[in-house]
Amino acid sequence: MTRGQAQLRLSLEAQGLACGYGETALATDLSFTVPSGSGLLLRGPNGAGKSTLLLTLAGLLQPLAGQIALVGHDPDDGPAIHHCGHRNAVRARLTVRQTLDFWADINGRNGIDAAAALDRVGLARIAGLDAGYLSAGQQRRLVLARLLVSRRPVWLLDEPSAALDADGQALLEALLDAHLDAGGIAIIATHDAIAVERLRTLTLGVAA
Ligand SMILES: Nc1ncnc2c1ncn2[C@@H]1O[C@H](COP(=O)(O)OP(=O)(O)OP(=O)(O)O)[C@@H](O)[C@H]1O
Repeated sequence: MTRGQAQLRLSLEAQGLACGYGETALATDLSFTVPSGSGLLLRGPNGAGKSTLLLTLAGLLQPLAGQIALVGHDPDDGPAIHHCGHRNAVRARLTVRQTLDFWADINGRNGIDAAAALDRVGLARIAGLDAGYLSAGQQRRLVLARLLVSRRPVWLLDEPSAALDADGQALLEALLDAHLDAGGIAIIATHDAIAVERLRTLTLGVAA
């Protein structure tokens, strides 16, 4: 990016959005505006469409109706969105460090360096371990490190706190706070409490 996130003035906007699969709409008539420095917690029962909405916002699924816009984003600044699904995208035979380098090579290295990111998420000591040996919570921490090595203003996170211990939960909240402070946007599908101010709640209904 050519501009620091502190100067970002973005707005993620959905208008009349419907998302789902084929003929099946899961969430309909969604309209919201999420400006820089704020976010949404997506809530609702299993199957309500939270992950589907994240995939749609990420551009990985076509909306069934409506529009999505990231207002204020200059395409010359590079990709704007990190989408972290509920799976960890960890290859068993790559080490922790190699996994992070793999993601940094794909997504760009405009954030903090990989060693610092592993230190920040508490994985520096096991950087040389095959990622397949990580515990569930450690894998989640490795996903958080991805967010740090490649700076992008919009974080779409699916169950980021799943399997995190209390320290990991506090780490996630601190990273989110810093991201919002820097003008970022976060949209988070979760069943957990996430103690970060500036996150509004959007509750999706039960799937038909
Ligand atoms: N590719 C697909 N084709 C058809 N239906 C799908 C597809 N992927 C997911 N679904 C269905 O869409 C519905 C919503 O799934 P989604 O994962 O978005 O829910 P969710 O709100 O994130 O649930 P959870 O709280 O369990 O994570 C589910 O009933 C699921 O089976």
